[in-house]
Amino acid sequence: MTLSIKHMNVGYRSRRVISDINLPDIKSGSLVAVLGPNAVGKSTFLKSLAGINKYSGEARLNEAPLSGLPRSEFIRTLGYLPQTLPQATTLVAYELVFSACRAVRTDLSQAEIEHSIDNVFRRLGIESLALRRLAEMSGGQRQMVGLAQVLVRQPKLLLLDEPTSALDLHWQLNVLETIREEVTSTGAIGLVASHDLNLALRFCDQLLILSQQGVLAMGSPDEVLTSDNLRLAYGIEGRVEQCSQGYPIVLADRAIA
Ligand SMILES: Nc1ncnc2c1ncn2[C@@H]1O[C@H](COP(=O)(O)OP(=O)(O)OP(=O)(O)O)[C@@H](O)[C@H]1O
Repeated sequence: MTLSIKHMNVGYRSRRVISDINLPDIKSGSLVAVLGPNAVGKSTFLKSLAGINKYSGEARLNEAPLSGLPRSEFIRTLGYLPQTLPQATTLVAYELVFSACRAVRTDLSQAEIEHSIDNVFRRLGIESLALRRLAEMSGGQRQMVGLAQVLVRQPKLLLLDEPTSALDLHWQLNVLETIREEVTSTGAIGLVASHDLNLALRFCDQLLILSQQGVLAMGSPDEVLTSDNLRLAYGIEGRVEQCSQGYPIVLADRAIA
């Protein structure tokens, strides 16, 4: 499977946000971090791919334009997690995840859906939330239920907008490990918008860095996460160093005025 994005322009009726997005083809099993400063267009880009915003140019999955897929195939193929947390309803987590799966995976039996839900809850480590109402959950717990709603459907293209924004360090690692494993084991493609450069470095095989001028760089973490790109994208002086366990880490020294 290949996701191919060429000459894509994204934005809103009132304004263009990113022009002429041209990316190297993204292959099955790739987890791509979508990085860049506030308001640069990360969410807008993901919303466009998810069919929520209109765009011009090409976004193709296996040569077929994403926007041309029949509705049933489109919702079966894509799994989009918005930046906003799921609403605090009186429904319990299990019901919400079940409905999310049943609405899209009409090919699965009830037993298969239940098996998929059990599997996702176990991998995310949220079994204890299954029978809790969303209205009685913390923001981080709701974020994990939202992610379970996406993962349970086993989409081929995961579009996750800041999936760890409400999570503490333990759950950030847990969630990124689960997403990484899902993409690797199913051969899906994942695009994850994030402000956490260290999580991106550790779990993603490619980084797409957006700046006010559009696409600044895309490639392996080694290639694109450089002091120059940190300065150009974020307006900071920063470095990438190796920690004592051999992982690369980003150190942000100071904001450039
Ligand atoms: N519905 C909308 N109509 C018009 N402009 C919008 C709308 N939503 C967002 N924008 C603008 O589009 C630009 C990109 O916003 P977007 O949310 O995609 O940025 P982002 O990179 O995801 O930011 P952040 O890191 O702060 O979440 C911003 O200037 C924002 O003000």
